[in-house]
Amino acid sequence: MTTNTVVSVSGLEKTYGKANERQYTALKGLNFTVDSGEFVGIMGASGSGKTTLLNMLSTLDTPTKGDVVVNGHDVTKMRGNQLADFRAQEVGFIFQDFNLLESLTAEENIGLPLALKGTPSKVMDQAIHEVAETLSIADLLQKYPAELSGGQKQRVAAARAIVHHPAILMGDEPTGALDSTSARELLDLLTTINEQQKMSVLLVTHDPFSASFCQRILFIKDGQIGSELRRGDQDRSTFYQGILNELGTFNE
Ligand SMILES: Nc1ncnc2c1ncn2[C@@H]1O[C@H](COP(=O)(O)OP(=O)(O)OP(=O)(O)O)[C@@H](O)[C@H]1O
Repeated sequence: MTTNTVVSVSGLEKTYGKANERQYTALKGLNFTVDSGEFVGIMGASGSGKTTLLNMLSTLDTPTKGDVVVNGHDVTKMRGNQLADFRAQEVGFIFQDFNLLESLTAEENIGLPLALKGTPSKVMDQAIHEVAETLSIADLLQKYPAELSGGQKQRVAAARAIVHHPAILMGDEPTGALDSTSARELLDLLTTINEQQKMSVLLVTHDPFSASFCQRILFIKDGQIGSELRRGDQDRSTFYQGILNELGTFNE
């Protein structure tokens, strides 16, 4: 793995079910890398293994076989506290359903990853306010999730995901519950964060519009990387058409 690689996946397999039960192999030997600072999308038909892959990358589940190296850490070899530390420090997540704690304000939600690390409150305040500016939510910090729109909630969740400067931001259909305007705003913000902070982003999505914001897209088919598209110097709408054409070759 070179110093420019933030994620390296090799020979990744995942079989669900115990040996004496009915088994299903969702991932059949995946290989790919993500460069530091890249914005990569993972696409595939429903049931192709996108969430399974993200669960392996984020250590929420363990692979049956293969290696996953994130920012120099072989996550398949980590256990207990090491895993908890890895998740808390190296990865930021955004999910379709926001996963904000309802009893905490936006500010308290955003501060969670720093509080877990025991960050001094002054440093924490500054980091929260900086990220809140980036995500245009500075005026929402004292509100509770129930007082926020879906788009605002997702921007708070994105702030929480990056406040501790993780090595990579991972999203599982983060625009799935948003209206089209909020989805676009979030994707523009993710692009800004990727470009300005050189934050590596891995976005799992079945939505070609979301995927068109990525620099490179990996398509999972039959449990493997079936194909790959690079945006290069295409404008976003040309890339979007390319994605639609590629998806058209899949039997969904
Ligand atoms: N815990 C589990 N036990 C058994 N099979 C599972 C389990 N989780 C997922 N699968 C199977 O593995 C395959 C991949 O599922 P996964 O959720 O990763 O797909 P996906 O690409 O994220 O789908 P979608 O786009 O519909 O969310 C599916 O066939 C699914 O039924």
